[in-house]
Amino acid sequence: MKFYGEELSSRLFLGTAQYPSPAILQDAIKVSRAEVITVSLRRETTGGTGAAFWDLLRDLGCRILPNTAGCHSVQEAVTTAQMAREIFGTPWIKLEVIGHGDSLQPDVFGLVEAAKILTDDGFQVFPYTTDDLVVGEKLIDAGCEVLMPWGAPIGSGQGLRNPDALRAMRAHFPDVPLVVDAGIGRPSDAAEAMELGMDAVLLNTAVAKAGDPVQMARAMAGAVDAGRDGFQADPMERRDMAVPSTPVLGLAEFGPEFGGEFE
Ligand SMILES: CC(=O)[C@@H](O)[C@H](O)COP(=O)(O)O
Repeated sequence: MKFYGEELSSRLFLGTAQYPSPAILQDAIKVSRAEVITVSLRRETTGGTGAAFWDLLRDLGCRILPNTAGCHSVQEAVTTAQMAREIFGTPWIKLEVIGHGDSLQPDVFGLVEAAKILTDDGFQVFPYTTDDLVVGEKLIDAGCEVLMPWGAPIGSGQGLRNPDALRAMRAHFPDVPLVVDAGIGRPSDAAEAMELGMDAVLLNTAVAKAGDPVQMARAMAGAVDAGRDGFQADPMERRDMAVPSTPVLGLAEFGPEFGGEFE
């Protein structure tokens, strides 16, 4: 699967925040087989423990996808993206422009505006957006080659709140890489996203806040693989009625001595 021309074999993108310890973060990323990890510039500092954190991430050998988490305006997001490019030396940016404090819902107007500024400036933008077709179109018009619709509010672990909308996005953007970002709580949520035909899943809290983050990272990796396999295997249609799965041919027939009607 290619994202901005970059071939990836893992379809699980992992966040790096809120882990109980740096060692657990490292182990979780290793067992997840994630090739892309996202890092918040706003939440870490570049001096003191921040520098050690960057070193730890670099040692993992993953591709870094810096993000603008915590940015509530276009200017804040653009400035943060520019700083991230300098620090990490990558044109990739996961663009978040938050519009609503409680739900952390994206400000889709600011998002499109910031995406246009950044793509014009040479960035390769991964926009965290709602599952809205029209907004998706505007983001593509702004130069985005990937869309990241939300599954549910960030950190909520609610799973996919609107699978129909994601299905519609898949149908409407058959050739655009779609990554479900945020709200995944359980491996079954990740599998469901992949079964809908999403190209990848980005998650953080579900692993970082699990009782055993390393085991959960492994479970998420397996779920993403299983969901992808399931999608590609072309699942059967759901049916309203039961249909016997055992053939009638070859059933035992009983004569009258056993109460049957055959001799
Ligand atoms: C780390 C990051 O980028 C998150 O903001 C992302 O959106 C994942 O959300 P969850 O923590 O809900 O998985």
